[in-house]
Formats: sequence, C-alpha cells, structure tokens
Amino acid sequence: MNSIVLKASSVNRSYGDHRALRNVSLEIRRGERVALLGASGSGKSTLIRCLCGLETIDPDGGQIEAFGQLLQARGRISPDIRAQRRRIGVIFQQFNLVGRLSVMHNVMTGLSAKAPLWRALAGRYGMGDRARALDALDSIGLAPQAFQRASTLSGGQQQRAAIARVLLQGAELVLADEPVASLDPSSTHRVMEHLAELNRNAGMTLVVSLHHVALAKRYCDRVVALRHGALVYDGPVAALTPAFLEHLYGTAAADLLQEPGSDTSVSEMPPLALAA
Ligand SMILES: Nc1ncnc2c1ncn2[C@@H]1O[C@H](COP(=O)(O)OP(=O)(O)OP(=O)(O)O)[C@@H](O)[C@H]1O
Repeated sequence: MNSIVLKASSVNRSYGDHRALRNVSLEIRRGERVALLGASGSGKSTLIRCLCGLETIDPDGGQIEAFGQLLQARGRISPDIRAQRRRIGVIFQQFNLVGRLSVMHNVMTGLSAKAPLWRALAGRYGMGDRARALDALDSIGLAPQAFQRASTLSGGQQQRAAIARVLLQGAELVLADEPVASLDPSSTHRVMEHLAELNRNAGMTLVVSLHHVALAKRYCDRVVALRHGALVYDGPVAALTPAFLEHLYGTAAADLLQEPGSDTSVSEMPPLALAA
C-alpha cells in the first residue's frame, strides 16, 4: 500500500497579483502528525484549502494528489473529488457547526459524505448511525451535551463536536486550520489532545496549522514551515532552532515557545501525558 496520503507538487496559488503559495511541494505519509507553521499571512490557510480541494491552484503546472489519485491539477479540480473528500476531514477555526441544530445532528452530518444526499438533507439517520454518533461524542466527553443546540456550547466544546464529526466521517486524513486559535488555554490543550488521540488511536493522519510553536513541539512530530508562501522548512519538530524561528516569525524565539496560558517555555515542561 502506498504510504503517501497527500502529495503537492510545485503548487502556486495567486490572488490577483499576489502569490500566496510559491512552488510548494510536499508529501504527507500515513500516520504522520504534521504542524504547519508560519507567520500571519504566510499561506497556511491557503495551503490547507488547496490540499482539500476547497480552492483551486494556479493553472501553471502544479498538482495535488490524495490517496494516490489526482485531486486537482493545472487549476482544475478532479471530477472524482467527492470520493476523495469522504476520506478527508476538515476542521476550521470557526467550528462550522449549524448553531440551531443539536450537537448530535451536527456530528451526524459527518456521515453525509457516505449517505445519500436526500438522507442528509432530511436529517434521517438510522439507530445505528445515532449510536455511532453518541459513541463519537462520548469519546470526546460530550455525550451529556448531545441533544443541546450547538450554539449553546462553549468554543472548546464546539471544536470537540467538530472533531467527533470527522471521527464519525471515518476520515483517514484530517486537515485542521488553526483549530485552537480562538480557544482559551485549557480548551486548547483538550482539543489538541483529542486531535493527537485521533492520530494515535484511530490512525488518522493529521496536518494542523498552528499559531503557537510550543503546541507544535508538544503535539506534532514534523513541522512544515511557510514564509511568504514558500516552504522554508520541512523536518523534525525537535530540530527547529531558535535562530530559524526568529527568521520565520521575526520575533524572539522565547516568546514563540511559550505555551498558551503559561509562563513556562515548552522546553521546561514535563513530557505530555499522552505521549506514547
Ligand atoms: N480570498 C483571498 N483573496 C485575496 N487574498 C487572499 C485571500 N485569501 C488569502 N489571501 C492572501 O494570501 C496570503 C496568505 O493568506 P493565508 O490566510 O493563507 O495566510 P495564513 O498563514 O493562514 O495567515 P493567518 O495565520 O493570519 O491565518 C495573505 O497575504 C492573504 O491576504
């Protein structure tokens, strides 16, 4: 079996005259936990949107493959994208839940990629689907909130519901775009631990863009860093040097290595409880 689940080759993406991605090439292997780092505006969200086919790349020769099949090439999305999208779970900073629907219903929309469209639109799910949705919610500690409206949940709970949705979807690859950027420190760690668990227990490959370098160090093995749209680092998280971080962000590395909500730099912290 091909262990490469995602492959970007010479990808450019422009908005008018502005080139947001410049000749980005990248391979993600099954089971990896990859942090996407870079200063604001470096192209992280653009790359994630291109990788899942929500945005087209420039028609100048680049291409993206997922699970060994073409996802898009030369500015055109593959006609088979629906089949690939079933295998890719996407998590956004703003949760993308429907506030007036119950948490359960939101989570079950994860099945709509597999179920007939009419069933998803009608919200008709069988007992088996409901049981699986409850299991997914239980696994992230949200079973008590299953029948509440999604709008009544805290930000951290909403993000956990979004994680339950990709769990139910059965996604093999999760692309998470700054999933903790709007959360408080304790919800941040809870959400990051659940994402790491998806990787460890459910075997999902994880690509997550993060603002905090400390979170990348704590939860990921590999870092891909962008600067002005170009890939400038791809390697082990442990090999990131303070000098490189200062180059990447233009600010002191000590500030970047601070854990959210902590006065302690990540290098002084005890090992993560989840670590294998
Ligand atoms: N829809 C768009 N139209 C025009 N320009 C855009 C669009 N989306 C992104 N850009 C530009 O492309 C560049 C990369 O943006 P992107 O959102 O990918 O960066 P980012 O690294 O995710 O930033 P942040 O960390 O602040 O979210 C920026 O200069 C941004 O202004």
